[in-house]
Amino acid sequence: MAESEDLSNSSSNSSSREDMHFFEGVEKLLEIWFEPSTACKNADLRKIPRPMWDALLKTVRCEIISFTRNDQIDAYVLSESSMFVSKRRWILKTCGTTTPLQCFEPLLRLAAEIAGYTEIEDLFYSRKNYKRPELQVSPHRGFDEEVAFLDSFFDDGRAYSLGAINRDCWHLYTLSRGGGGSKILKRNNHLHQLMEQHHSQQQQLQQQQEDDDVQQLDAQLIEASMQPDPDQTIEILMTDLDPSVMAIFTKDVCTTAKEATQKSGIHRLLPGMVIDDYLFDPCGYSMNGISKNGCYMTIHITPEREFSYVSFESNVASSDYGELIKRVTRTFQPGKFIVTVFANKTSIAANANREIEHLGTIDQWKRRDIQYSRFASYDLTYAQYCKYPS
Ligand SMILES: C[S@+](CC[C@H](N)C(=O)[O-])C[C@H]1O[C@@H](n2cnc3c(N)ncnc32)[C@H](O)[C@@H]1O
Repeated sequence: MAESEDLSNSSSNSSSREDMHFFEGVEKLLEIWFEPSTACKNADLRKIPRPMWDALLKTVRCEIISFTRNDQIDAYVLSESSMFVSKRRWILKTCGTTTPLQCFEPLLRLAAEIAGYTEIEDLFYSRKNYKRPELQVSPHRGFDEEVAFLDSFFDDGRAYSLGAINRDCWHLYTLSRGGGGSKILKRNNHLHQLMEQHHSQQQQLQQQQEDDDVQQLDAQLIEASMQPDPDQTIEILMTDLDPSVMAIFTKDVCTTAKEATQKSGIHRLLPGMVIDDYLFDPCGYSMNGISKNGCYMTIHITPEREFSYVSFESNVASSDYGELIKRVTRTFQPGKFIVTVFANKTSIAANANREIEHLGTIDQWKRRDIQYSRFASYDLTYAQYCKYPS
C-alpha cells in the first residue's frame, strides 16, 4: 500500500533528502470512549493524576508543555500536539515520530485501576498518509503494522483507507459495534486478566448496593444507551500552505504565541473558546481551545515551507460546516486539504454528508474526492480539495 505523499513533482533525490531538516506534521489520532460503568458510579478518567500521564506519555515519546481545564474537559498541549481527557472520552493526537499505540496497554491499566473503567465502548485510530513514512518507528511504520497491532487487542476492529491511496489519503481503524463494549482479546493474556479482575471486583461491589439503587441506575443506562448523546468531530488537514501565512508561526515574526493567535485570526475561528497556545522556537505552533459546554478545538502548525502542514480539529456541533471550513481555509490558505466529519444520528451535523456533497467548490478550492461511509454508531464523510488551477 502506497504510504508517502505524491512526490512526483519533487526534485529532491534520496541522498539530499537524508540531510534535509524534516518534521512530520501529520498526526496519529487516537480517540477512545469507555463504556459507562454500572459498578463504579464515580468512574472518571480525570482521576488519573498528572505524574501518571507524564509517565504514560514517555512511552509515546512526547511530553506535556501546557495545561488548561474546565468542569468538562482537561486539555494538554504536548511537545508533539495534544491530549484531551473528559469523564469517559480520551483523545491523543501526536505528530512527528511519536508512538501513541505504545501507550495503549498502560492506558487501559490506568483506566481500570484509577478511573474505574473496564470496557471500551468505541475506538477510532486515524491519520493522513505520512510525508516520510520511512522515518516512523514501530508499530507505526505503515498502516498494515498499525492495524496488526490493534487487531491483537480487538476481535471486532475494522480498517479502512479513504481517498486516493497513491496520493492524499486517510486511514481509519475503528470497532464495528455500536456501543455495547468491545472485549479485549484473550490472547492479550495479562491485560485480559487484569480487566476481567477489575470487572469482577466491580461486580461484587455492585451486588452489595441497594437493589433500588441498581435498578434506577440500570434504567438510566438503558435509556441513555438507546439514545446516544449527540457527538461529532470535524478535522481539516492542510498541506502546501501559503508561506506568508506560515511566517506568522515563526519567532522571526511573532515573539509570543498570543501574538501569532491574534495576527493569524485563529482566535476568531470559534469564538468563546478559552485558548492555551504555544509558539515553538524557532518555529511551529500548537493550541487547544476549550469551552464551558465541553467543546474543544485544536490547531497544530508546521510552517517550514518544504513540508508545511496545519491541522484543525473540533467537536463543535454545526449544521453548516461549510462556513467553518471556509473560515479555516481562508485563514491558512492551503494548496490542498482533507476534510473528515464524523457525526452520530443525534448530532445536528447528522446531514454533513449531504452538506459536503453540495460543496463541489469552496472559494478557490475544488473537490477532487468524496466518500461517505456508514459505521455502527457514526456516519463519516471524507473529502479532498485542491486549489485550482492546480
Ligand atoms: C509540535 S509543532 C506542531 C505539530 C503538528 N502536528 C503539525 O504539524 O500540525 C511542530 C512544529 O514545531 C517545530 N518545533 C520546534 N521545536 C519543536 C520541539 N521541541 N518539538 C516539536 N516540534 C518542534 C517543528 O519543526 C514543526 O514546525
